[in-house]
Amino acid sequence: MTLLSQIDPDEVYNLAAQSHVRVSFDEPEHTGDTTGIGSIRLLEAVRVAGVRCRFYQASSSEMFGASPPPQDEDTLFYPRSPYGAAKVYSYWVTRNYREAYGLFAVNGILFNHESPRRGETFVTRKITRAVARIRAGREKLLYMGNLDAVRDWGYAPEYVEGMWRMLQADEPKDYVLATSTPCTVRQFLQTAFDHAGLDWEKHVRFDDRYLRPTEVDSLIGDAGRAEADLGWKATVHAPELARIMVDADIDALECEGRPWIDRPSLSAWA
Ligand SMILES: C[C@H]1O[C@H](OP(=O)(O)OP(=O)(O)OC[C@H]2O[C@@H](n3cnc4c(=O)[nH]c(N)nc43)[C@H](O)[C@@H]2O)[C@@H](O)[C@@H](O)C1=O
Repeated sequence: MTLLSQIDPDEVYNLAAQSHVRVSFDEPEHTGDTTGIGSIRLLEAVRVAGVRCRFYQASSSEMFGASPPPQDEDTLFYPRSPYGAAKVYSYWVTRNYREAYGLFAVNGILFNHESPRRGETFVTRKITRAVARIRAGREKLLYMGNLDAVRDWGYAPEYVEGMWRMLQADEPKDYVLATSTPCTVRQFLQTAFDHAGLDWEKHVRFDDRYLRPTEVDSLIGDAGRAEADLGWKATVHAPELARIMVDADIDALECEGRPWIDRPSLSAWA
């Protein structure tokens, strides 16, 4: 609260969380504390400090869980993990602070968004990092869980711009951001290995440690409201994303030991 008063921000983006779904089954209480209660701590600090800022809550497609696709802002929440359940709590307290206190508080319900900066234990980065290492002869095998899961993977820089647009709108509203393009984990694997000239079936093995007690089978978003109200539309889809991430991991490996950071670029920014 002291920090909020001193900084007096115009915009607050709550991206803080324990964000790994598999880990949330091993650390459910910690996940509830950070991913759920953490949001009301921040909302309450904004309210009590009397800061006149706009508030963004990082809501997640994991809230839809077992609800069949396509999912949009009106789809029923049916979370399938402690992480998803904690995000549902944060979604509702954000709406509650908007309705109860007139705070400009919005939920961005973001489907999976990835980039070369993605943590190494999330599936896209785990795959593209392994592709670079296998290509360089550093590793031979990659151990994976459920290859049948369907996700709607987009490019994180575009999604961050969408988050910002939500806070520039005239009215506070909740928005889905997604590409609407389905892709299985298997298809992502194949695209990534193909891009490096490798045969994925020679290198991928199954390991049940990567299965989840309950899986989210299929997430495919409909971002029609964001397009209509905010003029936001994803331009990078899963195959291009896989290639961007493989190229970046190859570059990063070649620069190993020296500082390296990817340079996001989008045609819309040119
Ligand atoms: C929108 C949402 O997006 C993310 O959640 P996630 O979709 O669970 O992301 P993930 O990359 O961990 O898994 C994607 C799929 O891939 C399957 N899968 C197979 N084999 C492995 C595997 O070996 N590792 C992992 N991690 N997943 C595997 C796994 O079972 C799942 O079906 C977070 O940012 C979350 O914070 C968020 O909000």
